[in-house]
Amino acid sequence: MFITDIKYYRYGTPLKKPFKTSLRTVEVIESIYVFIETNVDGFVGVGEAVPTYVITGDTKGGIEAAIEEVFKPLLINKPLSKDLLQEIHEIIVGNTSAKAAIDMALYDLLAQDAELPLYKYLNHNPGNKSLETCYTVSLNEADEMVADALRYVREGYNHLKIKVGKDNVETDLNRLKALRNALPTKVILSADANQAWDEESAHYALKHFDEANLNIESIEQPVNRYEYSLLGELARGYHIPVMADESLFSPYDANQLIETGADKLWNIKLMKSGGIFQALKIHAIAKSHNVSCMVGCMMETHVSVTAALHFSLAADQVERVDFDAPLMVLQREVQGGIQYDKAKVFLSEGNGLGIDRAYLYKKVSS
Ligand SMILES: C[C@H](N)C(=O)N[C@@H](CCC(=O)O)C(=O)O
Ligand SMILES: [Mg+2]
Repeated sequence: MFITDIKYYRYGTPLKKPFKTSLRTVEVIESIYVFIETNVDGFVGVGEAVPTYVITGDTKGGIEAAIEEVFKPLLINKPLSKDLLQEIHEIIVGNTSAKAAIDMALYDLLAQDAELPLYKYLNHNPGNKSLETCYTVSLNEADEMVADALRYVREGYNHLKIKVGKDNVETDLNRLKALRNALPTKVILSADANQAWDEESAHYALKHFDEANLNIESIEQPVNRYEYSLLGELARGYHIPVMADESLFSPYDANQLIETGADKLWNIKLMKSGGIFQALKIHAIAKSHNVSCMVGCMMETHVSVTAALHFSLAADQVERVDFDAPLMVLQREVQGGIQYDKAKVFLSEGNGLGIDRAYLYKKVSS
């Protein structure tokens, strides 16, 4: 089987309510859906990239340029093979979102060709893992965050990830206290600062989160991405477990985190790693150092989050997922792939990603 073309289009999916972090506000998920076509009738691989430029540096134009200028010349007329998964990383640095879309479309084709769902193609003995997603509470005034959190709990989510880091730490502390007081004790609360704090604020936050007995299960990425040793110091210095997110793009980053002691919890995302092939390498490092992994997402829709779920089911160090972005859309456009039963996530039947490719594809082929 040969690759004959790569096509793509932009698609905006509006959200039910704006998603707000310390870094940005999102009202519409801006996807680029990617299709790798082959010479075999009906054999198309699908992928998705999103332009989270404040985290990955990737823009819509940049993603499209990487496809046009680098991945098309590399892939068109080549036979489908696993070797291509490595080649897409060697040919260009960065551009992890475009790489992720190409990587998942290649995996979609490889697994379809093997007549297996992708997670079984990745791991022939995947076990029987049952995963629940957390749901993120956007960064707003305390009363709005409490109202949102109560609604998510009523809807069946047992773990809420609270965005923090926009104002001073005292304001975050008050928001977390209001949430803890309003919610049933069984609800797990974690926090995500998205790199907001400097060294002093991070120490202050972790000390006071510890002392306030808020039972915060973990704090994600308190400081800047490149502050590896500070992240390790925070991870070793407080009771509240620290999770690395923006500091973890690559296997190189994973080794840095091991060296500095930020080695308890990692958030792996395909848009950061550049897809499943590199995520598996990060996972292998996590496994050899017994790091517990979450797989998360950017503001992505069901295509790329389906790929992330296949990876999560195949990778035994993955114990939790943050796959809430597709739940936030006003209307689901993508059929097949990831399914939700309240917080529970599972896959539809089907080989490869299991996405209804025909529905998405008709927009590009018409
Ligand atoms: C959507 C998910 N719950 C989440 O919070 N993801 C990121 C930020 C996503 C984005 O800005 O697109 C995270 O920091 O974990
Ligand atoms: Mg995060």
